[in-house]
Amino acid sequence: VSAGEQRRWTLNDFDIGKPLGRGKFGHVYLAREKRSNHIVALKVLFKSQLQQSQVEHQLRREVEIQSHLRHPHILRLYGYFYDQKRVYLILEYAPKGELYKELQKCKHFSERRAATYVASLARALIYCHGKHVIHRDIKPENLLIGAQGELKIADFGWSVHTFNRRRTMCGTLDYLPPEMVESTEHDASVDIWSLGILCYEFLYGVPPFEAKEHSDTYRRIVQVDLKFPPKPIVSSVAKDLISQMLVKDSTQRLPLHKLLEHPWIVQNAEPSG
Ligand SMILES: O=C(O)Cn1ncc2ncnc(NCCc3cnc(NC(=O)Nc4cccc(Cl)c4)s3)c21
Repeated sequence: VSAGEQRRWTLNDFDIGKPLGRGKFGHVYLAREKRSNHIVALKVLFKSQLQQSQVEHQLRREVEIQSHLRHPHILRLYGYFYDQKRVYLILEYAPKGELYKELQKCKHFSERRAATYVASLARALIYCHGKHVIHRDIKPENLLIGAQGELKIADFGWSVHTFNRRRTMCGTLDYLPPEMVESTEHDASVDIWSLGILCYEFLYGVPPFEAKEHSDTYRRIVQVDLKFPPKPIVSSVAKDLISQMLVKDSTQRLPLHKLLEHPWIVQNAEPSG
């Protein structure tokens, strides 16, 4: 399924296997491209639902953006095709599935595992930002695990090439930085904020500004009401990194290349990342 084959795919090119998961817009199946025997994940989206939610432009932007991204920690989108009723995304298969299920299972990750994940995500985001792509939706649900246990950022459905795009609020608010909650201008530093939220959730098992009501979560985000619970025990160097990322003023957040030199990352992340 090499990128070179910008050919017209059809469903007949694939043997469809077991369902891998179901999302809001459709299901994901294991599939094998018949000619190459290449294993892929096939996401099936219903045109009716895409139209209903007015996200067709987002999907087109995702396909366009993803066609230029090649990175070991970014899930490949090889191509797409459609029929009367559905759009199909041909995706790299991540054999170890969804990270959030892993996080639910082990409650929270060790500092070494969390730092390894954060370092690989930082490298993937440095790559994206270098191409003027901001992901804008970094959260456990959009992270998959490859065959060697490595992290893959998936679902660029919310990513953009340029900055200050409007977006409707959907899904969890926990990961939105203040400037997006207050819907002012925003730039690549939104991904630094979300990576800080993610780092906190890897270590504590819950995002830092979680609250029962949306209004409370909003308030805690814009006030950066950051608290570190006594349990589980987390090193102060880890808390230092999180505190340097969850900064209201987006220009003052720790730049991603500085994150890779932070003592917590240097002391805990696996070199391979
Ligand atoms: O995650 C699972 O449920 C199960 N799973 N398990 C293993 C595995 N291996 C690969 N992929 C999986 N899932 C698909 C991940 C995606 C990647 N890219 C996407 N893009 C997208 O959905 N775009 C999109 C949709 C609807 C509207 C718009 Cl605007 C944009 S989804 C896998």
